[in-house]
Amino acid sequence: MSDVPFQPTGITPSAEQLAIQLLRTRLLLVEANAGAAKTTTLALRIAQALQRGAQPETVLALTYTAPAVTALQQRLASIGVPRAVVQKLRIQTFEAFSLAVLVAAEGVATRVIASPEQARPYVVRAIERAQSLPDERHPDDLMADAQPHDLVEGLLKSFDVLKGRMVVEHLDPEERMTPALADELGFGYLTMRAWACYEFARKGGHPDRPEFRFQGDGAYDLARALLSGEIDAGDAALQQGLTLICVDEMHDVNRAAFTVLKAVLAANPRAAFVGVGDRDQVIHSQTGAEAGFMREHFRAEIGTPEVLPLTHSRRFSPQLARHVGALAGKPYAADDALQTAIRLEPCESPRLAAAFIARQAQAHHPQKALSSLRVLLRHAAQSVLIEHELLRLGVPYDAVGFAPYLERPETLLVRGLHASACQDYTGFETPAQRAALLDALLLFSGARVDSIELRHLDSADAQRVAVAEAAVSADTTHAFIDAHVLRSAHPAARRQLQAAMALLRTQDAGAFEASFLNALDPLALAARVFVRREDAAQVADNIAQLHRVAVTEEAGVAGAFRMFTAMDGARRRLRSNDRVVLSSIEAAKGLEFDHVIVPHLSAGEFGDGSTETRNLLYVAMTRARRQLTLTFDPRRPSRFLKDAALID
Ligand SMILES: Nc1ncnc2c1ncn2[C@@H]1O[C@H](COP(=O)(O)OP(=O)(O)OP(=O)(O)O)[C@@H](O)[C@H]1O
Repeated sequence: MSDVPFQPTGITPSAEQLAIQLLRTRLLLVEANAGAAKTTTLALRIAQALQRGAQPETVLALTYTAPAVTALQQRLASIGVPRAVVQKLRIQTFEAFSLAVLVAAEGVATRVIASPEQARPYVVRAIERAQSLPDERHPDDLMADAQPHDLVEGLLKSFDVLKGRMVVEHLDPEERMTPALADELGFGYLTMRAWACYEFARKGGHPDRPEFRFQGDGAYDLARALLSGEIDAGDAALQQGLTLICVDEMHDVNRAAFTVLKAVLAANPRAAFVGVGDRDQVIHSQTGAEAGFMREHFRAEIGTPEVLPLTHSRRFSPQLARHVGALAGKPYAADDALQTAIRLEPCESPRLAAAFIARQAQAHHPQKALSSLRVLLRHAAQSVLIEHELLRLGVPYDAVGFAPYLERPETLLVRGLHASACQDYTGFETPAQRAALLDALLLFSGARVDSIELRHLDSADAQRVAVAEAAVSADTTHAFIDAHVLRSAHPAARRQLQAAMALLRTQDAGAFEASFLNALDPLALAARVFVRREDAAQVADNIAQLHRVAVTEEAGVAGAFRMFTAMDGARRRLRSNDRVVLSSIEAAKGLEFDHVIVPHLSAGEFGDGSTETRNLLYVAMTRARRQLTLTFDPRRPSRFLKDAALID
């Protein structure tokens, strides 16, 4: 049968790409470097299937992250697959796919919770339950130095690994958990017992479907149901009559996702499979991701695939390929015709780096080329000074992967404390602005809305109604803060908030500079709210940056807060289609930009030197097409710069 190759728009496939595009074999794996055209070639393979007559609904493409879904959709459109057809293709994360299969099998959608803060009460209860079970054989091994509240973060991390690697599912069901077995598995006994209690509670004693699902539970629950035979390859929920199954970013696959993939392949024996990935882009190892699912596990559990290469980066120059190759310790070739300028900019302080980045952005402004520039940040707090400089220069921008600093709850908290202390709500003119301010104050104060009239609502809805009522005017907002937020705050939080307000009321610039952070104690405040220490540290860091910006304002405390209001107004007015984007590295996976700036490659600022951090930098550097700019403090450069042979 003749097989006319699909002709993409914009590119001419290389011989390697064409071989992958046209191959009809059942199992195909492509492991290649970042930028070597994996996603594009997957898109070509899908387009070829469509040209051969496959219905779009019979093509399933799975990824691990939402940005990878978007990247594949965009690539399909850019090679000429009509947008309406792209919409019909099933391109989903493993999690979304699994949840859809579970809904079909269970007949009803289970509540999905998204934040560790929502999961916390269940984890605390699980710890308390584990520690008080009457027939416990090893009670001494369940003692912990810390309070349950302080154990939640560590336990949720362990639960992620237990789910992603499916640790307990691979144990003999008859085997009792003991401290020795927990130790052998690499977890504490309390972790394993709390996990059992947490899972028992999550399932709500209900045999068919759990009470809630947290992130990762979709793939985990489906994988478990598949292992236990509750759902099998013959199940209608999996029998989708698929003709082509693809996995992009396959390096992020963990045991749970792999189990789902195996079942989908078994349920669709006539479908072809293509998986693409790059072992150096594993940035989700905390959920059990490992490159082995593209190699030995695949061979052992699915079959021997054909393996085809994509050898050259099609995104950036051979010179950049050499540097990222040195960083990752692997050979890296690139198309000779490509040119990518690499600039290393010494900046002795974050403020200088921020000013440099803003000037770089400003230079793109006249050509309406702001959107070709992306600033990739390791932490959201790094954006504060950069945003500030962009606003000063009137450069429109957006944030992806985190909120712009003026919208973060901790910024609203500080501005709200000032507004309330001075009874001046300038900058909070609309009910929506006042509601956001009240939400931030409620969050950090730990105060709950507890009104008899709202008892019939759940706590989130009750808060929404109460806040909307209070935000009607500045007067009612002020009264609500006084009578409600401060009065019913957590006692320690109340002391901190009142101390900060007393200081702000004096308008004394010296005292504000010297004592505001001590009075507010942002880390303690945030640690009460957020489960992850890293999130709490980010909040504290954001507030410290905000404070730093405020104290350098020459017009005193009132002037600094007027400036924040002016900046907020300026940001709202600076709406433009052409804007520079500040983004987390995670949110840039699979995407590419003409000019990429990665700031703060200084020791202690970019990361801890772990493989995961190195992979993050690898992902960030390999997003660049024509220019990569890295800033660093020349007195303490990150060791990664040396590893990448960018400095001696
Ligand atoms: N045949 C081709 N000719 C020219 N450019 C191409 C060709 N194939 C792909 N490209 C370009 O190469 C770049 C990288 O492609 P792609 O994003 O598919 O790589 P990738 O391997 O998926 O990258 P990553 O692992 O970083 O997500 C894109 O700009 C794409 O348009």
